[in-house]
Amino acid sequence: MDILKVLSRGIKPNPKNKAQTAGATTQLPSAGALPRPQLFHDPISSRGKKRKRRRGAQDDEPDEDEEELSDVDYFAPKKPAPEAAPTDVEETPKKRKIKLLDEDECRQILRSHRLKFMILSSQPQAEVNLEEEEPASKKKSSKKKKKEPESKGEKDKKDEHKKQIFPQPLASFGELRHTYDVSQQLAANIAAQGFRVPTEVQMASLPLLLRPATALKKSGGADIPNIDNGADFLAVAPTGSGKTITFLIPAIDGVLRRRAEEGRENDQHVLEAVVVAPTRELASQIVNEGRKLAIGTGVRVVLMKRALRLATEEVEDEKSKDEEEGSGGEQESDEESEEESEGEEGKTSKEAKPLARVDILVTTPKILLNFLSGKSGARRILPSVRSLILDEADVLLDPLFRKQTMAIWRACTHPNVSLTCWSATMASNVEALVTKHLSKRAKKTDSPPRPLIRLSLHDELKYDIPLEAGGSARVAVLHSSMADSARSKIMARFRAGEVWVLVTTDVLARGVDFAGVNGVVNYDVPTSAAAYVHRAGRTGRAGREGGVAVTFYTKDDIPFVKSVANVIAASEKQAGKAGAEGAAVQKWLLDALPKVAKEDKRKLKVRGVESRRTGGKATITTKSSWERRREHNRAQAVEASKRRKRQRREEGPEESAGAVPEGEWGGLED
Ligand SMILES: Nc1ncnc2c1ncn2[C@@H]1O[C@H](COP(=O)(O)OP(=O)(O)OP(=O)(O)O)[C@@H](O)[C@H]1O
Repeated sequence: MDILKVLSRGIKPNPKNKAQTAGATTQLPSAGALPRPQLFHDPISSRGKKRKRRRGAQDDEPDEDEEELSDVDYFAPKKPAPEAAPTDVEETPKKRKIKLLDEDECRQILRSHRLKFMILSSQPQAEVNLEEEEPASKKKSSKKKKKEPESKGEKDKKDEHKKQIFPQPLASFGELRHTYDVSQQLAANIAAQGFRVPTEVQMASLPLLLRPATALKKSGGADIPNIDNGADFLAVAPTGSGKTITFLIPAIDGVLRRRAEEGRENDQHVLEAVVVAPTRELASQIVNEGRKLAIGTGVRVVLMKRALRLATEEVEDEKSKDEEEGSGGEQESDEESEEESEGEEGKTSKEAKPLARVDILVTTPKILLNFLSGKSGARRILPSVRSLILDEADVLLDPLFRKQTMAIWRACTHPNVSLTCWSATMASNVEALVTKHLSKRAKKTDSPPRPLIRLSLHDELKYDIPLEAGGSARVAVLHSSMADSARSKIMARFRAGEVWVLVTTDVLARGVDFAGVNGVVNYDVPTSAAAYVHRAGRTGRAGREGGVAVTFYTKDDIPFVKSVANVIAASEKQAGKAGAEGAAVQKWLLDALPKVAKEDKRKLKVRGVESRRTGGKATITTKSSWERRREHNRAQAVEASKRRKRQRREEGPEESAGAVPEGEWGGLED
């Protein structure tokens, strides 16, 4: 990593040497915003004449010679997001609906952006065990039956149940208002974010999630059963491609639409959407994004806290499928939860508190599950929730979190609750698990199953500070055993550019969006290609070029470097740099790196690189070597005094006369 690049990230432009710093900031990958944050613009196939897209030519539609957007100065004092005053929002008249593209044009545009939609009909029952596998640490020693790799024929047979569809792509955010009936205020809030062009995941998902019948009208939507009732959705799109607002916009729109249909007032709040994220940092970030989009709409986006009281119903807990709800996942630090149990106005959790005014709840699995577990023998359900959104869904449905996530899903008992799953990496077993659980639900509620649609982008993208500059204050550490208040402070300082180097763990590997990150250093080899993609995806956000990802490895790690090298090679191939001069991964390197056995891959995922462990503990720690040596000496001294006591007991009183008197410390061994 070019340390100068990281250092200059935090240097405020100094008028005296403006030219120099200006040069430095413009070279930084995080400097400036891309006029077009889309990853792919493949030439449109010659098939059929591509009609000039005059759809909704909006003021925010960038014309080809879009002037370069001004460089974003991440350290300028934050201007509050402009409040769109209701008056000027009302003034903009609703524009006429545009003519929808026909199926062939949709196909060409989606293909040129490498977007693929599949309807995953009810596939043959997937092998995934719903009552999920025990986390690896609890797995019984039962021999896993070896699963033969699928033959081509079997895979094709399974795929024949899937059908490709070509919904209307969103050409500009302006279309949301006049084609997909998004509220004026919401449309104004999106415009106020300064987003000009939808990213691929937004272009593909928003029409389908907002008005599926309209989105599919021109491409055989009519023959998709129950599509008017919406669709369940799996979206696989690159890190930093704008998935957060892609699921928030339909959630907010859904609340506003149902409120209008039911004639409810703005101050009548009903919990209608739940967003689940694997870490508190990511959940807090999603709340911030949601509140910016909900300004002036009356929709309340709230972060789950222990003191929050939600409108629920209590039911008999037939079999607490999630008895060990604490079996894994993000651990709330105790002192923090004590603090939170004070809740608002310092009331103790015992006193009845008013119901929280929430329309969209954002939570980590464990804290919501603790709330739902209710009194013994009963559990709480959330019958009003219409939309369950899983961000970083592959982590939430990983055996470690799966029990908790499935319990939350079961608590959303509305017969029409929709499920949307979002991640940059989605293994096929997640797809199978979701498919199976959806068909199980459909049977249970004997409501006609809704279509499950998977969107994949490009076939799943198989990713010493000088004192005058602030010194070590520019470096900070963040990991999950810290108190939440400390973690929040570090996050705020990193976002504000006070901290330049953040030493952290996989707790920040996914989802968290830091616009100004120029580099990611993997101190240890990531435990899977997906882990590498997410970690490296903390830089290069919204399509920005130039971020750098560096992975350190020792000779013990060599067997595990191949998965990282494959991801780098794939991304270089996509960028057209494969094998070129200066490409990071040359073919000879890929060929020379040893393949990893499946069993080793599994072990790596669960325990990291074995050789780094001594005595079952990872040797990567945030303690300094001085502290470690001091602890080691103290442990040795305690050991020595225990040994002397044991000797004295064995020798009896006269023989041990020369020993150090009881209780006196005999000094360090070495
Ligand atoms: N249409 C857009 N144009 C420009 N920037 C955008 C657009 N949509 C989102 N962004 C910005 O892109 C950045 C990344 O967005 P976001 O965090 O939602 O990505 P993500 O896909 O969720 O990433 P990850 O997979 O790491 O969770 C954010 O700073 C967001 O403000």
